[in-house]
Amino acid sequence: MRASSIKRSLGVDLTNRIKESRVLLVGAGGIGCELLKNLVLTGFGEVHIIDLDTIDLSNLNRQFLFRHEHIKKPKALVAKEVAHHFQPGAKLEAYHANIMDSQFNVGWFKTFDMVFNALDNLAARRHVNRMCLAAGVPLIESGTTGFNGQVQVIEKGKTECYDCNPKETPKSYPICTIRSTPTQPIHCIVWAKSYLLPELFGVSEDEAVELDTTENTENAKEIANLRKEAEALKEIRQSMGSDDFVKNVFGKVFETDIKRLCEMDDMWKERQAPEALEYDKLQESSASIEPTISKCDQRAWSLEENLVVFTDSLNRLSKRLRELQAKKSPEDSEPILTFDKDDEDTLDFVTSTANLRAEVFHIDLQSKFDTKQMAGNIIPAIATTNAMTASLCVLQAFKVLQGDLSHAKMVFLERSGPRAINSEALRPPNPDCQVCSVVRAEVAVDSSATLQDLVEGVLQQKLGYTDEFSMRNDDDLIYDPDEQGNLSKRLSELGIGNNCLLTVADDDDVEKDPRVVLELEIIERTEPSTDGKHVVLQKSIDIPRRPKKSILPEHEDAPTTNGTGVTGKRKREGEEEPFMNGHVAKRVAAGSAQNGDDAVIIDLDEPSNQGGAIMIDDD
Ligand SMILES: Nc1ncnc2c1ncn2[C@@H]1O[C@H](COP(=O)(O)OP(=O)(O)OP(=O)(O)O)[C@@H](O)[C@H]1O
Ligand SMILES: [Zn+2]
Repeated sequence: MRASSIKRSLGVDLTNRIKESRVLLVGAGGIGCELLKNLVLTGFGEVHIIDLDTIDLSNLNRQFLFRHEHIKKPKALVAKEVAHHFQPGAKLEAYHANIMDSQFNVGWFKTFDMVFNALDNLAARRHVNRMCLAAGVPLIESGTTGFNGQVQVIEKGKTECYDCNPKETPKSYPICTIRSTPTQPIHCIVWAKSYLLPELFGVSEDEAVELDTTENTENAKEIANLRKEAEALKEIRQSMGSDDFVKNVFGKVFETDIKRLCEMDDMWKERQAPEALEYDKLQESSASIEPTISKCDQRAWSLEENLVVFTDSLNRLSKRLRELQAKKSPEDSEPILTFDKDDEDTLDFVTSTANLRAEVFHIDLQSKFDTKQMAGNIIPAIATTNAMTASLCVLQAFKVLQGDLSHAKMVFLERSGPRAINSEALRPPNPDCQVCSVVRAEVAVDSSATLQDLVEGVLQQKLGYTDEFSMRNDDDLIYDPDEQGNLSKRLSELGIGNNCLLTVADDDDVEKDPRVVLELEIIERTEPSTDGKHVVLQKSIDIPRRPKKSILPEHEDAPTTNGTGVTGKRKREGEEEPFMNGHVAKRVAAGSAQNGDDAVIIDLDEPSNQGGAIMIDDD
């Protein structure tokens, strides 16, 4: 769209504000690529892009800024280079880095007018949410899963933050289902990926998050048996590289262990007992099959084909691990191989192993393609959903830039229901939220300040905390009544420097009216304070007590969201969406902007268009 059309559509004021804005885009993946293009073409003056990843072949179908020749190059840098051609006048900065690194501190966030999240994980989303709240910078949060998308405007003290509503934790499976009684393909896949692969090539099962070992049932004996089995597997691991390795692994997991399981009669009263496989017989019947069968990823392989891929992938992985071990210097930690859906060797191993196990337990076998989806927790990413979500982000950004939060929305994109795009009024912050309903204060510290100076001098003497509180630096606990070892350490030794955020949680009993969470921003001072104190509270503050229960009825049925950021549906089927001011949503006719001055221009400042107009450029 031409600059003149944008000006006529958005008005001079908003166009100028857009031009003067300095914004941060976190993530240059599916949504990020679309969003960067939108930001640049809308005329945002300065865009900083950060992404920790490099480009993978599997990104190319939807991350349209990337081409084949960019594979293995940093996403942020390539995105910047390519997007720059769209608008050579725009100032673009790229960082190939993790947004959670300490260099991107509160002070750095404060330099932006607005932040856009285009991330794919909960931890990074939560981190950016917290940094934006601390820096007082508006955040446009977005996420997609399949056909669903969501955009949320977050502004400190005015709207809900990302953490005001609980989030679903990743799915885990009871260990006995995975290890002894699988009934679905996913159980076999998790077993191959999170149990057998790490036992053979990585770290032991205890560290696998997908295995829930807390189950406390009649299966305790079975768990003890499983631990014994794991010991035996460790011995087999020693034979890696020998001719017998594949046969040993197969014999253990598909013959011996299964026969032992079958002997536990009680387990199979209600279920069909598993059937052990026979290595020699299977090997004979698979003799003519080539390992290249692993390239055929759209159909489920036969049992024999699975054996061939199992053998070949075990050999490939053994060779890789042994090469890493040979190269390792004494100070390096033990090399390991971990599952990556884009690593053919690990994917072949997981597909074939899961299928052999599925055969044993009478479960349907899966193609490599389907296994990849399930093992990688992949919900198909749809380019159109990303594109629409990215454009909704920009429409919401306009409202924020105009300081018109009352017209900003929580926007949902969905395929079911009468309309593709639905919106809801933004909600006020949840007063129980441990992330945004916090009190902030700045403390100035000099280079000799210790944790004790902070704990005793400020928290206890100045602010009246008892002993019952804990302090964290990001997720690391640095102080609580049982963790006093750091008291004599200097703050710098604990990695606490300028603009660091420390969270202080009052752990007193509820009857004692604990305070809300206190967030301390560290300000480094070169000169000691005049009264000789190493840690000084910049301004006196009053820390309110934690509300006993939420006073906002809206939060009673708060939706949960998953790690992708897409919230569970809040509204009921067929229900009209009220807008902020209580009016029922009016659909705004989308103007088809044609070439030249005949273009139908939608003026977003027009009250009738406040619902958010979508302009479709046919060119
Ligand atoms: N902590 C982080 N710092 C910077 N960038 C991050 C961080 N966490 C995730 N990202 C980036 O956010 C982007 C999210 O994009 P997207 O959801 O399309 O995922 P993807 O990894 O590109 O695709 P897929 O997971 O579907 O293969 C990715 O490019 C990822 O590298
Ligand atoms: Zn919150």
